[in-house]
Amino acid sequence: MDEVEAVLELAGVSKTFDGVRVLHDVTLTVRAGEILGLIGENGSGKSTLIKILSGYHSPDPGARIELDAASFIHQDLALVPSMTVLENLRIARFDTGFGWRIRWSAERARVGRFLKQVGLDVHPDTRVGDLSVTEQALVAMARGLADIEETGSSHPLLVLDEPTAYLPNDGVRRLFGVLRDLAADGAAIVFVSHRLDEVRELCDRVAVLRGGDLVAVVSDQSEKELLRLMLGRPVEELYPDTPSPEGEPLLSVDGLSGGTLADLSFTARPGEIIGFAGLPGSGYDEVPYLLTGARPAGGGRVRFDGQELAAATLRPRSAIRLGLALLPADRAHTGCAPALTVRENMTLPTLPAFTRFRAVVNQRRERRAALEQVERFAVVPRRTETALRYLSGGNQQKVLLAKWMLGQPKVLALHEPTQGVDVGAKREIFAHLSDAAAAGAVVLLSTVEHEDLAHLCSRVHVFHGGRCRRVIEQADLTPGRLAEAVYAS
Ligand SMILES: Nc1ncnc2c1ncn2[C@@H]1O[C@H](COP(=O)(O)OP(=O)(O)OP(=O)(O)O)[C@@H](O)[C@H]1O
Repeated sequence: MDEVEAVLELAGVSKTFDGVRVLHDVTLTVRAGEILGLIGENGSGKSTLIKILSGYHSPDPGARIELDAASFIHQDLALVPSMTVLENLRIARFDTGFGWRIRWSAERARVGRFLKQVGLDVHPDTRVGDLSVTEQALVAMARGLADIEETGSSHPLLVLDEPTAYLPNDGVRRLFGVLRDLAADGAAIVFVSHRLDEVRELCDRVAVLRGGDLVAVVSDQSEKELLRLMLGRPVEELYPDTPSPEGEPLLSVDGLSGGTLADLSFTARPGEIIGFAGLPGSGYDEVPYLLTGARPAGGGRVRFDGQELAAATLRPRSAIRLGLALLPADRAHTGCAPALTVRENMTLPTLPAFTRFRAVVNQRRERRAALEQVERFAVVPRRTETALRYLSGGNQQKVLLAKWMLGQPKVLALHEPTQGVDVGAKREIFAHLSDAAAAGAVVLLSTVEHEDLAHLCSRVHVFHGGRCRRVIEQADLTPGRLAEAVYAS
């Protein structure tokens, strides 16, 4: 292995933010042709390390970083949906000929070459927004290759930060195929993911970060062993016991429509955790938003806690007042206020509970409540006055869930609540959902994580083409059956 060229060499890489060291003396080599997995709990320093590689952060003095050319593909892909594939790939560097005219035919041929390399058979003039999520991920890969070609490097580094988060199974397979081909051609690949099964399947070696230390670089380890290395302790059971729902329905939904969803009816009793599954765009992912007024419903009625109303009249503010809380998937844009502190984010919907004389916020009480939630949800760092944007993705998610729990919602509607969340935090989030259900709330869970649905839900509604086509009851719920129902045409 030693004779293979090192594409990335790190030695003594540390990073300190405001006196807190979040990376300690990381030393690591990645070679041409190698796919290296990078794993670690939320807040362990993965993003910070990658941001140092991309030049976004400078490391603490004394670090050595040797890297020729690199391209970075982030989870949100950073594509412009309204622009064509060609424009996305060649943005800001069109090949110009005589008189600065863009040579469109040369551009198309060039872009076509990169698309072929990632196995994507679409016309360069197709709008990116019209492509499937898998195709968009492959366009992002093609753009990475185009960027690298500009540098002329024969052994580039490609860094992928949770690229499979939004991909269906066949998309993951296609992406992995492309990555393997690229590695065979001499690229080095760093693959950051919370999905240990995928990391094990794809990667030659796995680097494990824990609390800013690179604690191990291993190959051929079981998922359990990788988890133990990540957490620094043996793994506990991921899924809590879920309560048995009782009593009359707390929530009845009749003919709910809106967005891609048509005519959904169901009832939920207090303590019930109900799942919604399907492929992107099948309607399963509309439910949390329509029921909390975050997206306007086109029709349908909702009976909730003794009141009946037209779904179309629901607005976020009235939903919060009624006790309907939404945890959206896109937390960066819709779920939080990144510039506000952890405390401010946490008490935003419940602020009136901390005010005296309808105006003055009792700051001591507010701080105490926020701190209690930070402790309860094991948010890292255990501080309430840090701006939310400085927390790692998984810890931001814990803060947002803690925010809604503070108001003791009667219905908790969640879309991909464990997106980007590590196994330890996942366990905590599930335990909190189970506690909320045990306290009598209804939990509605829209997610692509079939394993989670199978373990947590009393029933899962499966969607195709905007409609609920099947309801699988707890006794028949397995991840395999769910996947079959979701992918069956
Ligand atoms: N700009 C910043 N200022 C202050 N602290 C920061 C900043 N960026 C990151 N941190 C802190 O550095 C630590 C490591 O965060 P990082 O985002 O690298 O973790 P991560 O492993 O990528 O987590 P996740 O899996 O949740 O994305 C965290 O405690 C985070 O709060």
